[in-house]
Amino acid sequence: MSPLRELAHAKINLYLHVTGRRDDGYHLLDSLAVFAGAADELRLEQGAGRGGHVGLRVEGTFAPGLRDDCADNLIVRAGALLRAHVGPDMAHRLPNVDIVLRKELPVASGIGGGSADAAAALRLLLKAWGLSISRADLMALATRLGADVPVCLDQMPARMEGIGEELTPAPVLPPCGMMLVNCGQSVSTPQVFRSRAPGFTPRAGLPARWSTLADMVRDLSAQTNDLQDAACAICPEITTVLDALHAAPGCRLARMSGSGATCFALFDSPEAAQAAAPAVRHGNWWVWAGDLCRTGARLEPRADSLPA
Ligand SMILES: C[C@@](CO)(OP(=O)(O)O)[C@H](O)COP(=O)(O)OP(=O)(O)OC[C@H]1O[C@@H](n2ccc(N)nc2=O)[C@H](O)[C@@H]1O
Ligand SMILES: Nc1ncnc2c1ncn2[C@@H]1O[C@H](COP(=O)(O)OP(=O)(O)O)[C@@H](O)[C@H]1O
Repeated sequence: MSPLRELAHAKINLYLHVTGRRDDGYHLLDSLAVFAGAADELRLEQGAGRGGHVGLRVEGTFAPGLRDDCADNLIVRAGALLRAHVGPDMAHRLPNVDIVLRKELPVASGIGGGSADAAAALRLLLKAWGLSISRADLMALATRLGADVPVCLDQMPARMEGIGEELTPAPVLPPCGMMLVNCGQSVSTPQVFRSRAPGFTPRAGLPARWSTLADMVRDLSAQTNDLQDAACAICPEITTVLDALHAAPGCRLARMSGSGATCFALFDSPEAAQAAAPAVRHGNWWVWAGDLCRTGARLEPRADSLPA
């Protein structure tokens, strides 16, 4: 990827256990996050003047769900947070930039598209502005943007604990394919957490590696997404999506990701997932099939800058 482009991959929660609740209302999680090939793209263009301001233009399939230059957009918020972090003296020397977001992931859909965009914006701006900040500071900035943003910084399979910010490496994953299906209805994350059934699920036991998809599916089948029933009650079409995925030829496991509504299914290979996709397509459903993202996006120590 060019230094002025970043892909923001969809985050998939292969299981999600709610293990507790903090006093501030946030839930403690144990979740295995992986990244699918499906992605938004952020492209950076040089703006006019200095001050480190980040403009935003949104294009792509799901652009109608978002507004240009919106202060609430997680990309614009990531820029503002980074500007505040470096302080006014440094910020006023930074070139203004425009980010063009090609939005190809459905919005508010349990695959962390907004979080992935925020993490991609942090990576892009650090490179473009030639800034280097410590890993600990970067993680802290990411956590302020959202519980899902830290895991999206590296886009590597990871076990998420705490509220999502405590990351440890995932088991080594076997070759497999994935399908993602979203029925077109956004589901509110806070509403799903609020309406889930009371009680907690213990932390899962995970091996260091899964050599085959059958091994991984056996273990994942013993785990759950504790938000799935609540999301299905709010948006019953999720159940229809899950039924369609279970019935798809070659599907080995189907489950909802995050707080929904997007569901995923695992297949023997990316080709098997792509071959099954036509059987699942229905009305205006968003259907994606392919491989996991296996490259990650960890920041290199060297920083590429925008031309002065
Ligand atoms: C549920 C998960 C699982 O990966 O995924 P998504 O459905 O968002 O993709 C995440 O924890 C979502 O992370 P993110 O979307 O960044 O959440 P935040 O903006 O920090 O929080 C939104 C709201 O969700 C609830 N929340 C979020 C995370 C958490 N560990 N406990 C919570 O209770 C809180 O009500 C919070 O106000
Ligand atoms: N760049 C962005 N892309 C998507 N959603 C965004 C973005 N910036 C802010 N948001 C807001 O963040 C919320 C969560 O979006 P998203 O990360 O797509 O969903 P989820 O957390 O369910 O996976 C949405 O309500 C959306 O309005």
